[in-house]
Amino acid sequence: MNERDGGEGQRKRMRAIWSKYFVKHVEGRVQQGILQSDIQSKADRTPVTVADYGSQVLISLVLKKELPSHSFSMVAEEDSEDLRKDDAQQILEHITSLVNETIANDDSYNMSLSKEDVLAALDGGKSEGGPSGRHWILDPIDGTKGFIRGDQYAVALGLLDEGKVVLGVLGCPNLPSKSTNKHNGSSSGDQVGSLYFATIGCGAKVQALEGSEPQKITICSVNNPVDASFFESLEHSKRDLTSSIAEKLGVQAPPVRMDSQAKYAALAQGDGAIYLRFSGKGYKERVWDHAAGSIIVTEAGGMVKDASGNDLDFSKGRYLDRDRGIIATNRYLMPMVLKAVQEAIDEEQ
Ligand SMILES: Nc1ncnc2c1ncn2[C@@H]1O[C@H](COP(=O)(O)OS(=O)(=O)O)[C@@H](OP(=O)(O)O)[C@H]1O
Ligand SMILES: [Mg+2]
Ligand SMILES: [Mg+2]
Ligand SMILES: [Mg+2]
Repeated sequence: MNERDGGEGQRKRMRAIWSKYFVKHVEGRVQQGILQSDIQSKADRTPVTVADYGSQVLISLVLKKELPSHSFSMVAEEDSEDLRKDDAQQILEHITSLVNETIANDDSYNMSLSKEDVLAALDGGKSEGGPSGRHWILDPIDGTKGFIRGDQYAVALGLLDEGKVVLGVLGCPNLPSKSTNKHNGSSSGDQVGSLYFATIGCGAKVQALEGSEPQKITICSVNNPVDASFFESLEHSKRDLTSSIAEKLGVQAPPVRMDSQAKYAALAQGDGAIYLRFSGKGYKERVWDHAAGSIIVTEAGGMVKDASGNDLDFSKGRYLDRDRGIIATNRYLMPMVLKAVQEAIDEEQ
C-alpha cells in the first residue's frame, strides 16, 4: 500500500482484490438484484443494505490477511448492533452467504465465515481513530441511497497516520472514467467503473476496475468561475445556499448532483471545477465520508477546505470537527469560492 507495506507487487495485488471482491462481486451483483428485504433502516433513518455490511466484512478481512504485521484499527461506518436483533437473522444469513460466495468465487483465500465471524468482523470497525497511530477509515458503501437507486456510489478506504490521511482508495463502479456528461453524470463511449487511488506526495491515479495501466489524474485548471461547474449532493445539500454561492461567483452551468464520494473522484479527474458540500444545520460530517475523496483531490492538485478556509482535521475521532460546510476546488478558484461562501453565509444569518 505504501513503501513500508511491501512495494508495487503488493499494491497491485490489493488493487486486483479490491476490484474483484468489493466492487464487482458484492456490490455489482447485489446492486442489480437488490430487494426490499436486503435493505434496513438505521436509527438515524438512513438506509443500510446487505452490500454495505458485506463490503465492510470483506475489506476488514482482506486488510488483516494482507497486512498481518500491522496493528489493526479501523474506523468504519457499520457495526453489528442491528444484526444481533432477533428479527435480523434472515438478513444476517444472507450477508454471510454473500460474503462466503464472494470468497469462494475467487482463489485468493480459502476460508468460510460463520454468522458470528461476520458480526465480529463488523465490530472490528469500532475504533475511535484519533491523532496518534494508524487507523483505516472505511465507508463500505458511500452513497447507499444512490446504490439503491442504481446511481453513483463509492467504496471508500483511507489510511490515517498520526492524524493525517496518507492514502485513499475510491472504487466507483458507475462513474465514467473521463468527461462526465455535466448534466446527468453519465456519457456514452467512456469506460465506466474505475478505481481511484492516491498516496501522500505521490499524486492521484485511476485505473479501470476491469484492470488497466494506472493513469495520473489532475484537477481542472479553470481559473474563471464563469467557466466553472459545481458538484453537490443529491439529497443532503442546502440548495438555497449553494445556488447563492454559485450566483455570486457567476457560475453559469447548472449544478451536477451526484451521490457519494464519486463527486471527489469526478472533480479529481477534471470533470468539474468545484464541489460544494453544505448539509443541514447541526449535521456532523463523518470522517469516512471524506478521507479517501479528500486525499484523491489534493493529490490531483486540488484543495479541500472547510467554510472558514481551514484544512479538514481527521484527527478528532469519528467526526470531523466542523459543521459549516466543505469546499473542494483548484487553487485558482479556492480564494474566490471561500469569499463567496462567507458572503452567502453572512446573508443567510
Ligand atoms: N442529513 C445529512 N446531511 C448530510 N449528509 C448526510 C446526512 N445523512 C446522511 N448523510 C451522509 O451523506 C452520505 C452520502 O453523501 P452524499 O454526498 O452521497 O449525499 S446524498 O445522499 O447524495 O445527499 C451518507 O453516506 P452513506 O451512509 O455512506 O451513504 C451519509 O453518511
Ligand atoms: Mg450510511
Ligand atoms: Mg458515506
Ligand atoms: Mg456508507
